[in-house]
This record gives sequence, C-alpha cells and structure tokens, in this order.
Amino acid sequence: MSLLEVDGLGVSYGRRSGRVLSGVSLSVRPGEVVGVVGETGSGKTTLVRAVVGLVPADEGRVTFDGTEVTALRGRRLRAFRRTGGMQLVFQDSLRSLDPDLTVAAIVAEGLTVAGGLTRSEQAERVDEALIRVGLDPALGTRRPGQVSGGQRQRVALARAIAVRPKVLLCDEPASALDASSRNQVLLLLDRLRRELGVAIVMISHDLTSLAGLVDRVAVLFGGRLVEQGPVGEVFGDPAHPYTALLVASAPSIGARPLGRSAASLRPARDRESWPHGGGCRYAPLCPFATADCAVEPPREERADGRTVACHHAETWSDLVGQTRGALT
Ligand SMILES: Nc1ncnc2c1ncn2[C@@H]1O[C@H](COP(=O)(O)OP(=O)(O)OP(=O)(O)O)[C@@H](O)[C@H]1O
Repeated sequence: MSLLEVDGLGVSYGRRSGRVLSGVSLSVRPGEVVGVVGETGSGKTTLVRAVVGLVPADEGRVTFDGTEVTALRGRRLRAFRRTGGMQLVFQDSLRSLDPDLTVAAIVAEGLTVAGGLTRSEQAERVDEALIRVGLDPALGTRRPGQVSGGQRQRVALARAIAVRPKVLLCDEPASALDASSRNQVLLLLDRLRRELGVAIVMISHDLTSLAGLVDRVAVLFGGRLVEQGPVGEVFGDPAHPYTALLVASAPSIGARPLGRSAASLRPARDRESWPHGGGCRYAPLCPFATADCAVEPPREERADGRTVACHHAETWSDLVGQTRGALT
C-alpha cells in the first residue's frame, strides 16, 4: 500500500513557461526512501512543491494517506497542511529559517500551527526533536545566524520531524554543505528513517548523495520521469540512455553501467532541428534515438517495480559503441 501516490502529474507556471512537469507518476510506501535525481531545471523542486500543494497541478493527481491533495483548495488545503503529515526541508536553511526567531521557536512553528499541545508539552517536543537530530537543546536560545551550516540544516530537520510527519520531502538537503557536514546530514536522514519509520523523498542532482540512502530512485529529465526502480538496479544496470550517462559520469557510486565509458553515451549535439513534439524529451540529445523518438511518446514499460520510458529500452545497450561514430 502506498502512502504517497503521484499519478500523471503535470505542472506549468503560466502559459509562457510551458509544461515544467508532464505525466509524472511515483509512489512512496510507508518508511521508504525514494530519490529523485535530475539536472538543474529538470523540475525536481516543482515536483515536491506540487506534491504538498504549494504549486497547483494542471493535470494528474497527488494522493497522500487517502486524501487527494490536488483536489483541495483554500481552507481545506490549509487545514490539510496544518496536519503536518508531509514536511518540506529545503536546501538553503539560512533562507528558509526565520532569522529573527530562536532555534526553539523555529522548531516549535509546526506544533504551534497544528495546535492541541500545552506550552510544556510543546517545549518537551522541541527538546525531543533537537536531541533526535543530534543537537543540544541548549542551542534553542540561539538564532539561525548563530549556529553552523550543518547545525542549521539539523534545525530544519528538527522542525520537520517535531510534528511527527509520515513523509519528509527533502529538496537537496545537504548540497549547500561541506563534504563532512553533508555526510552527517545524509547519515542523520538514514537514522531518522530507521528510528521514526518516516518515509523520505530525497531530491538531488547528485547520485552519490542518493546511492547509499535510497531504496528506489526516479530519474527526471525535462520534466518527465525517464526511469525508476530499485536503486541498485537502476544505478547498476540503467535501462534509459540518460540514466546510463548520469551513472557513467558519477564513478564514485561504484556502478559500471554496461562496463562502457561515458564517451559512448555522450549526448548528440546535431539534432537541433528535430521537432519537439510529444516524443521523448531526451531524443535530441540521445545517441541512440531514431527520428520517431522525437515525435512518438515513449512507452512506459513496467516490470518488477521498474519503469523506463524509452523506445529502444531493449536494444540501445547493444548499440553502445557501434552508434557512437554514426550518431554523435
Ligand atoms: N515560479 C516559477 N515561475 C516560472 N518558471 C519557473 C518557476 N519555478 C521554476 N520555474 C521553471 O521551471 C523549470 C523547473 O524548475 P525547478 O526549480 O523545478 O527545477 P530543479 O530541477 O529543481 O532545478 P534546480 O536543481 O536548479 O533547483 C525551470 O525551467 C524553471 O526555470
């Protein structure tokens, strides 16, 4: 049973932006960690904002714990948000945390909004959340500018978990940090998932950050999911040429897709004239694309929890190497 179901989600920011997300489907089970990876501008932030109802969807549905979030408006949407079942954690905690509030007041924000707790119960929950993320409750009197970047990100996580959510939506939660603080935040997320049973959707452009943490991964390109499945399978044996390129470009994750070099997967640059119809968004760059890829919507093959949207999913890997000279 999935806790969060995203079904055919489409989003645009007005007519001029065009479709920023199209036909995105994703499901998250209780306690599961799902990674969403994609390059800058692929729509990752838009996806998490649309999931919590901060950006309206213009097609598709988001259902969380039995509630269709995309059908909620106005008062009902605000009431749903107050329950705190889904919590967003942003990349830049210096900007997302109110600089004038103390750490304790920040962590208490969601609890105040949800209501129903006495002052002392609320203070207890704040201390409990700070301890849970590895911070001394004595830090509660400081302001965001008076703690380190790594500590600030922990404060953002403490704020999110204080309301006991079922899903944390983390948008590049560690990418603004130095390597050591980044690792600590990733380890902390892993611990929170184990100790609290909270599901996590983790957005990142960095495969390495996702590799050791997530159960499943979805790959976004140009606002569409090109592939998703168990992380070991997707990173170990990519079914979409774009995923293969990402994996080959991230040697630190230890996977060796097809045993080939990144060069054979290198994007083609000679297809600018190809029509951008309803076909595969990656077609103009894909070294294995044929002309119909650009106009025909790619099939979504589903088997064993894996999905791949590629016309040549079964055959492109056989062409690696042969096509390089011909198409790139
Ligand atoms: N408020 C907005 N108004 C108009 N266009 C927007 C808005 N927010 C995002 N976009 C556009 O939507 C597309 C997807 O942006 P989004 O921020 O979701 O991508 P992203 O994958 O999260 O990128 P990054 O990794 O840089 O954060 C981009 O082309 C962006 O310019």
